[in-house]
Amino acid sequence: MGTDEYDPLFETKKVKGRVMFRLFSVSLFVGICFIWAYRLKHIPKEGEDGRWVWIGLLGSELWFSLYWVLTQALRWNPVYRHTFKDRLSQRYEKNLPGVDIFVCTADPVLEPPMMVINTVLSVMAYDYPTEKLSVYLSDDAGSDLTFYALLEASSFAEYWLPFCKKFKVEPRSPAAYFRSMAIPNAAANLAREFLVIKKLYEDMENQIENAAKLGRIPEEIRSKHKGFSQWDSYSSRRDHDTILQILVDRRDPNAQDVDGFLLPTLVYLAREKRPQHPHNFKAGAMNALLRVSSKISNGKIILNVDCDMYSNNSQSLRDALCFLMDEEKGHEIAFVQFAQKFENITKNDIYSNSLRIIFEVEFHGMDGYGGPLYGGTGCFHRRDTLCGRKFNTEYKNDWSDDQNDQLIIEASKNELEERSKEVASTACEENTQWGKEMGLRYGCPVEDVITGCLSIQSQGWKSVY
Ligand SMILES: O=c1ccn([C@@H]2O[C@H](COP(=O)(O)OP(=O)(O)O[C@H]3O[C@H](CO)[C@@H](O)[C@H](O)[C@H]3O)[C@@H](O)[C@H]2O)c(=O)[nH]1
Ligand SMILES: [Mn+2]
Repeated sequence: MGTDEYDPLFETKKVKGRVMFRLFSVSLFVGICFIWAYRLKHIPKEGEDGRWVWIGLLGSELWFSLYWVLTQALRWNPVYRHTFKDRLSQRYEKNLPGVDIFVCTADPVLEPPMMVINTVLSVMAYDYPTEKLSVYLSDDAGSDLTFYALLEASSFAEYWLPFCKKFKVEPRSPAAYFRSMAIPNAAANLAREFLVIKKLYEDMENQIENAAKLGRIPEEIRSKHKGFSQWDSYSSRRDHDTILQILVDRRDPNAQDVDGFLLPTLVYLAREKRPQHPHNFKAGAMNALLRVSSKISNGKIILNVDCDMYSNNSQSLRDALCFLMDEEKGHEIAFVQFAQKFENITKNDIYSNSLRIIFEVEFHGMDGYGGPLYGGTGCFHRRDTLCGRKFNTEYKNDWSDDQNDQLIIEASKNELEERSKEVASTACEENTQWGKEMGLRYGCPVEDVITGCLSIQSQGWKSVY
């Protein structure tokens, strides 16, 4: 304060060697032009052999060249970003915004509950004030097994979060961490606690897998938690009332980990489904989560993660905030997309299942021109833009509480659950702009691309990679 010097929260660097690449690219283009000229000049006359083969080759070369020219645009101006998380802490540590994290799942067989809760645990353990963090699991299968797994995860989190903090564990998905570590031989206390926490994890895993094998939740477990009573009236995964349970309420002083620190809010949601009502797949689930979370935590920032991906970096939330909270440029940025990394890829990855070119080259290229696409997972949005806020040069970052936050503070947990159930119903979207002007767009299998490109970026918002 008191100085005009502005220390940005992030910097943008142009990739080195761009000039060399452009020269190379132009030289290739000249070569391509020669090929076209040759083809055009030597087209066999009418009646000569091979005339149509020649024309066919010309057509395909023109087509490939067009494709090549388009891909060059994505390589022309790549940029890299660097964040200053220490500055973020210095300026905002006491006033960091609330963050709501949405994990979506849709099938307890194809997406096993153990995988799902590992994703949930990885985001619950972000290096972020837990009183500002809320995690929501949307279960489109409405499976009591997934609910049970989440319930177990909420108990395991009481041990896992302090362990992560104490030993700066990375990655914070327990399964990925245990896979990547043999017994640590560094510090004796780490090795001891590692074994304890690993044992707890394996016990939890056994219990969940046993229930999965059995195909139902044992009665002694069901009777212990009132949440299971919501399945008594359950009819089928495509036809049921909203099932919603706040498993951890961060406003509750008893919601503590074993070291006495608050746990983040944790919510299970299976939105209402009716056969006669289109559920709009993941976009529908995300929109229900947007409404439900506005009644429970109303975080200004939203992270969306697919249940088959975990967060492999506990600092990424702070990285994202460096972009969104930057005083000079932050207000133009609608979302921050992170790269996806894949495990279990074959050795040579001959079909490029790891999407290397997209994430290592092209997204950096798009970032030089106003930002990458919304990739559907690993993306931090402003709640405002996801809910359809139009871009406006006057827009200013405002992280202070609003009227809605006051309503949340004053309500009991039951009241929050009741209010949330209302907005997770199928009826509440009828004759509204949800799926059209608000929330994720409906009617397209790649809801992420159309939401990011056609509705957010086309209005003038930028994004960052
Ligand atoms: O009715 C549904 C169907 C799917 N999902 C969830 O949506 C996510 C993505 O579905 P998936 O089948 O894994 O699709 P992918 O092709 O792997 O996903 C990529 O492509 C999708 C469509 O563009 C994006 O939504 C994803 O984020 C992106 O990772 C998963 O977590 C699912 O559980 C639901 O919640 N409800
Ligand atoms: Mn997937």
